[in-house]
Amino acid sequence: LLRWNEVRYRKKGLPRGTMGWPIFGETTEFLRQGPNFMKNRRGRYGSFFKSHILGCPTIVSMDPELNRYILMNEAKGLVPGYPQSMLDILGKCNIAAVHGSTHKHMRGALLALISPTMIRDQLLPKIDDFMRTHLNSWDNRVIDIHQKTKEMALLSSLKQIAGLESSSMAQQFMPEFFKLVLGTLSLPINLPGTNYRRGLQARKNLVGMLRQLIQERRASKESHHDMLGGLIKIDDNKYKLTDDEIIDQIITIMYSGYETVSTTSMMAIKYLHDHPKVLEELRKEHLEIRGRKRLEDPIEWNDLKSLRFTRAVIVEASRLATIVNGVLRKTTEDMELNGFVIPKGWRIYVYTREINYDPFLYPDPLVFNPWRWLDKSLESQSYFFIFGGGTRMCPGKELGIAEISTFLHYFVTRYRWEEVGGDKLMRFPRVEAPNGLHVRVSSC
Ligand code: HEM
Repeated sequence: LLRWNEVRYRKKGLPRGTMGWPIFGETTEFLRQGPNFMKNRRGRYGSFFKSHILGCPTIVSMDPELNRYILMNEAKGLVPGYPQSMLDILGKCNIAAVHGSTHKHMRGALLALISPTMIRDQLLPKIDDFMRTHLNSWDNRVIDIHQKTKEMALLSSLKQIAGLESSSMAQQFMPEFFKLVLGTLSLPINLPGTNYRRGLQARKNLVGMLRQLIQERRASKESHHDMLGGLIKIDDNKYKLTDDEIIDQIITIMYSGYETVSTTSMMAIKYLHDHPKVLEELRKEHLEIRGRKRLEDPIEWNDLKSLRFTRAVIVEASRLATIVNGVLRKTTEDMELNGFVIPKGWRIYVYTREINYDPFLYPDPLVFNPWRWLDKSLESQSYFFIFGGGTRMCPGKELGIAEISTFLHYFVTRYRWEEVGGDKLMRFPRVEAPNGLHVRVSSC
């Protein structure tokens, strides 16, 4: 079977590599060995090789220059190639499912909602208000930071989207959203009891709730200063969207910021716990801001801009933990890439993990050292892929950093914490704490 599978995919012009078993390919080895799978293959075949993972024939690219080229050249037929389950559950107007002018339109509509001006005037006050309440009454308790940061990411975006964070709708929303997330990472087999079926059902329920909310908003004629208000107030907006597009846009915002923001926040807390000197420096930055304010004064735009060390802590946590291992693309036609011919419809895994540990870019790459980011130019170097690159570069980068910074502000100025211990962290294929990350919290 192994040999038959190799012959089946033996086409002139393809890069070297192995295809594993029919249907399953090399997925099991990939998931079990994690980053070592990639390193072993690179040792054998170079940094551009073929494999069959996650249900598709795939080219893995570990070459930074080539990765940059792929990200910058969507127009040449290198479009997002996310799994079918994700596309089905996130909707056909989801930003990852659209290309060309439709992508430009959806992205424009999104950027109008989360621009720096919007963060300053509308979103930051909501984020601040939310974080204060979310972090209330943690004193003298054992808290599961993994759980809390997940709730934080979702509820904070529900507040920004439609002021829903403490409504009964949020309580109905949350379990459905968690089922949707699980469904997007499942095999697309629509049978009772599968995560895929549950995810589709959860999408249907969420769409129903959002549709009702949009109808109520339209009927009330009241104007709302939140993301949904911005999406509905379209007559004077060049990025006019249909109701279906508005719904998929909202699901996109919640989904894209959920795992990224929650996991980065959790890992920041973990690294701060393990590195007291870094924590001291970070706390100093936040206490300086608090010192100038009354207790009830919110974090404002200028405060956020002054949090240089906090930003460095967040980026360093994303780098060292590698929150995003890479991004997926697929070819829309047979194409030549790096001297090879990649057949139409193959996936390209733009694997960006290794560049995070490059000793030339990051001396002592395995050390948690936020100070390295204080030289701003490191964030604009050509191989900074933590937030993607090219036309799909993360539009939520500054919003995500604003959320995590505000969360850290209230956490480090109000509390001290120590790990209860024994919790395991998984680093691959996703960063997570399977049994939670428990800390004992006491007030400062
Ligand atoms: C701090 C945490 C975050 C990280 C590490 C992160 C990372 C990324 C990465 C690597 C991509 C590129 C995906 C690709 O090329 O296929 C991306 C895209 C995207 N991100 Fe983020 N992200 C973060 C926060 C957010 C937030 C808070 C939002 C909320 C609006 C968001 C919305 C998006 C969207 C909509 C895209 C797709 C853009 C497009 O296809 O044009 N992200 N993000």
